[in-house]
Amino acid sequence: MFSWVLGSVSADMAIDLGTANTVVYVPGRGIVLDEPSVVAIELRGEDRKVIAAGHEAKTMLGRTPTKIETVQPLRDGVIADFNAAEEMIKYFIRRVNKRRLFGSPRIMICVPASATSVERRAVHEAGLSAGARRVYLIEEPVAAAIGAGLPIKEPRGSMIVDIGGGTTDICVMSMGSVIYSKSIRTAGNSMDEAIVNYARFKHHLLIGATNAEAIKKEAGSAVAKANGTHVAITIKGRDLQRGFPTEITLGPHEIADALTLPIQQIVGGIRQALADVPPELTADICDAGIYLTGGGALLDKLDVRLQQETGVKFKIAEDPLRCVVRGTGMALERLDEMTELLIKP
Ligand SMILES: Nc1ncnc2c1ncn2[C@@H]1O[C@H](COP(=O)(O)OP(=O)(O)OP(=O)(O)O)[C@@H](O)[C@H]1O
Repeated sequence: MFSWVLGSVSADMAIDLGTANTVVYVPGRGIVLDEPSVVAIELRGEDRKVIAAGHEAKTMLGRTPTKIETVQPLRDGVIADFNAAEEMIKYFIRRVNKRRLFGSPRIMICVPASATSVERRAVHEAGLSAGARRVYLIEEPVAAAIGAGLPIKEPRGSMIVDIGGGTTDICVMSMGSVIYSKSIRTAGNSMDEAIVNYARFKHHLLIGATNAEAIKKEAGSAVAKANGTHVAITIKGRDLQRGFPTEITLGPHEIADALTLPIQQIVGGIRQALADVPPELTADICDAGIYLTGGGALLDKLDVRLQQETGVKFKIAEDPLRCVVRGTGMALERLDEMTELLIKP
């Protein structure tokens, strides 16, 4: 009876509310949901009804009739459409708690280091309106450092670079405190845009962002290799001069060329961080290396390129896409020890 009651009570959860993906972790159960941050809303006169979220809604992007809107509620890691974000969180909470009969969960949500107090409050409010009893906030790079297992409580500097969809968060921690934290609004989505722009200006070809993302994952690289190990890729789109569908083949170096600008911006952010922290911590970071997390860390040879540009060793954390949610979940599980690392809405 007791376990039935417990099983019926709404589960607490940690949410990585990302620009590209939302991942939910439930203490004791692990990651229970990992879906694109997209929601499809049907407009019925004054009423709005969520008809799909996550993968199902992502397949509808750009393909819906006028009465259905597909919305990506987050931009650059922060809420851009409050109502859609609230609906999406509510939908995901319901899905995770579908067999729970009562109670409302406590939730821990992470936000980019650069989020303003207004943006943090929007996330806090969205969590409460979605049905949470209590909402805690943690900075994304702090969660990433916890999730990557960095020795953040020790008296030595640890540096983490979390490259998500909308933001790259850079953070240095020592003795359980954040010494430096900054986020730049250049990350995976900027890489997709760079590929769209490259196709448009070099080849007069119009392609969509979803297509560009697939090209980046399949053939993208941060280093243009001389030995030709990268393959050419054929991409389809609309010829901007003649107006009809066509396809072109991008050579092995072209995607690396296209990605130069966003990668340089990320390099700039890392150099700035290395220049701004006290020299003792810089020495620790050089010894231990800089940890990469987030989906952007999966770009082929990004660690190599960053090492070439900064002279510091880079290490890709295990399962980089899920470090943030794992760390957010660990913070929720050890709330008493973590209160100093939480941020106010
Ligand atoms: N194999 C891959 N190569 C390159 N990029 C990848 C790969 N896999 C995923 N990505 C990119 O990672 C990004 C998503 O990463 P992640 O889920 O960590 O971000 P997010 O949490 O949604 O975003 P943010 O933290 O900015 O809110 C997307 O831009 C995606 O294209």
